[in-house]
Amino acid sequence: MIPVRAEGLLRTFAEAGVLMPADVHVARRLARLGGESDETVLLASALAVRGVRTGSVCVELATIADTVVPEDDELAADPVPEPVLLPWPADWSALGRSPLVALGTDPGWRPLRLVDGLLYLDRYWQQEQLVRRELDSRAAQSPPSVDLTPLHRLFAEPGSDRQRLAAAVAASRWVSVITGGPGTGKTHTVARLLALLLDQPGPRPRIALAAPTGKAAARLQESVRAQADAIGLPVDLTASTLHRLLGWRPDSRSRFRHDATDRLPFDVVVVDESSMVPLTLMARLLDAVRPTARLVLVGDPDQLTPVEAGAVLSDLVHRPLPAGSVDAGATIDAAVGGALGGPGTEGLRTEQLSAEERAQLAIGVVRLRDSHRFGAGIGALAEAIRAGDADEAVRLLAVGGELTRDEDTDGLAADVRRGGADLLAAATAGDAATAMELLAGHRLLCAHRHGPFGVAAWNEQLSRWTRPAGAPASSDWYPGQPLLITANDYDNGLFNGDAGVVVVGDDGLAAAFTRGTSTEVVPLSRLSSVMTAHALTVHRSQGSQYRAVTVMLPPPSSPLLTRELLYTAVTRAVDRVRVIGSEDSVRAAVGRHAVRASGLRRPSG
Ligand SMILES: Nc1ncnc2c1ncn2[C@@H]1O[C@H](COP(=O)(O)OP(=O)(O)OP(=O)(O)O)[C@@H](O)[C@H]1O
Repeated sequence: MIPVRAEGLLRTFAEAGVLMPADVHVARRLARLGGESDETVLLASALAVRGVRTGSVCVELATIADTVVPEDDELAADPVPEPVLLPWPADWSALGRSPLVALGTDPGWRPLRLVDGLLYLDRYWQQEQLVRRELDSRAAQSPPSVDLTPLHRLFAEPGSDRQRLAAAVAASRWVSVITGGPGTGKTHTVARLLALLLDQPGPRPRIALAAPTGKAAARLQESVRAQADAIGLPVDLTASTLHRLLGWRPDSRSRFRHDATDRLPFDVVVVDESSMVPLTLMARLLDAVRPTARLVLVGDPDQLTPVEAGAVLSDLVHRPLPAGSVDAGATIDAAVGGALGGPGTEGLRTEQLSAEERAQLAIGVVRLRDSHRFGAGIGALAEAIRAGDADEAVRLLAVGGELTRDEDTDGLAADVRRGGADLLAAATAGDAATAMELLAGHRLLCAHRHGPFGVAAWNEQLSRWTRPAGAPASSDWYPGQPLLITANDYDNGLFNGDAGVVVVGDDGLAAAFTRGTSTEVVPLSRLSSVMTAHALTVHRSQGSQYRAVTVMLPPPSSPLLTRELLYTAVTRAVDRVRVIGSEDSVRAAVGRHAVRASGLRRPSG
C-alpha cells in the first residue's frame, strides 16, 4: 500500500489503489490555493487529475463508481476493496458551489470545469473545445469540387471499392478519417489520393506527411515513395513527426512555431497512426492547419489509445453528425457516385453500405476492411475481438493451425529455443540481413511490464532459453539477442521503437538494424537507449509486424486486459497467433473496453 498524507475520502480512495499520491497531492494543492475544504470537491479534483493521468480527458461523475479500476500493473498480492464498494458521494452538488469549479461554458478561468456531468481540468476542456470548433467549422463547408474520374485508373484492382470511396471522401472534405486494421491499404489509398489531387488542374497542392512517432513517419515515407513511380507521385515526398511539422521549440513558452497566428503552409496534411495522437497534440494540429487545407487522419481506432489523455481518433469515428454540416446525404451520394459510378464499375453501391458505414460516411469516415497482409484466420479473430464476440474469439482460438490458445508455456519455449538457435547461427556468422529477417519471425507480447505476466520477467526467461552456453556471464550482450531502441537517436538515424539484434561484427559484438530496405550495423558502444526485447508490452509493439506473435494474457482480474489490448496484440501477427492464458482471460479481454471519458462523442452544444 502506498502511504499518503491525506485524511478522509482522499485517504480511503488512495488506500484502495484508486488514487495515486500525485492525484492526492495536486487536489490538496488546488484546494489550498482556492480556499476549498469540502471533501467531495477534493475527491472530485483528485479523480479529475487521475482521469488525465490514466488517459481520459474528463471524468463522468454519474458513472465513475462503476467504471474506475484500481491501477495494478504488478497484480499486487494485497487484496483491495472493489472500487464500487468504496464510499462514493451520492451527491456531487458541492462542485457547483466551489471556487475551484467553472460551470458550463462560463468564460471565467477556474482550475476545474463541470459541463453536463463531466468534470474536466480546465486546460483539457479548452483543448476539446478547440478540436470541436475546428472540426465543426470544417464540416460546414466543402472544398472546391475535384474531378474524381482518375480514381478508376488509380484503384483498378477488383476489391478496391472502399479504398476508392475513401479517396473520394478525403478529396471532397476538409477533414476526413481513413481507418482500417493493419494491411487494409490505408497507405495505398493515401498515396492514390495524393496522386488524384496532384492530377487536378491549377496550382500544385503543397503536401505534408506526418505521424506521431519518428518510426511511423519513416515507415510512411518509405511506403509512399515505394509506390510513387507507379502512380505518378513525386519520388521525393518526405514525412516528419508531428512535433517537427508543427515546429516544436523546447525553449519557447508557446512551444510550437505554427499555430492559429502562423498556420502551416500546406494544402494537404496527412497524419498516419492517428490513433496514437493525444488530445493536446490534436488541438495543436487543428490550430495550425489552415481551414482551407485538406486534413486526412489515418489510423486504426480499435487499437490501444495514446498513453496521454484523449483517444481522439476513436472519438472522431463515433461522433454524432455536427449541426450545420454540409448535407450528408448529398455528400455521400456525390462521393459514392464519383468513386463507384464510373463506366464499367461493378460491386459496391450506396445501398450496399451498412447503416453504420453510411453514418460514418456522413462525418467523413471510411473504414477499409480487407487485409492484404494477414491470413483469413487472424483477420476473423481480429474482427471477432473488435465486434466484442467472445464466443467466436474463443472458438477461433480452439481451431488450431494459424491460431492457438495454450494454458502452459511449453509450446512457447520450444518455438523460442528453435528460433533462438537459428538467430544465434546467423548472428554468429555475422549475417546481419538474415538475423534481422529471423528477428521478425516471432515476438512475445505482454500486457504488463512487471510481475509474473510482465515483460521484465519474460525477457529474463527468454534470455535463459536462448543465451548461448559459452556467452560470458559478465557481459550483458550475446549474439542473437533482440534489442529495442527506447529513445530517438538522431546521431545513428534510429528511432524510439526500432528493433535490432546483436550480431558478431568486424570488431566484436555490434547491433544490426533495418533502415529502409537495407541492413546496417552499429557498434554497441554507440547506442545509449537500448533494451533487451525478447518480450515487449503490447503498447510498445504498436506499429510493428511479426510473422508469429505469442500473447501472454494475465488473469481475468487484470485491469489492463481490454479488447483494445487483445486486438492490438493479435493484429501484430502476419501468419500465426498463439495466446497463452485461460478462456476466461480471453473472454474478459473481449468483454472489456478501455474506458476513456471525453466530451467529443456528445453532440455539439
Ligand atoms: N487494392 C489493393 N490491391 C492490391 N494490393 C493492395 C491493395 N491495397 C493494398 N495493397 C497492398 O497491401 C499491403 C498493405 O497495404 P498498406 O501498407 O497500404 O496497408 P495499411 O493499412 O497502410 O497498413 P498498416 O496499418 O500496417 O500501415 C501493401 O503491400 C499494399 O501494396
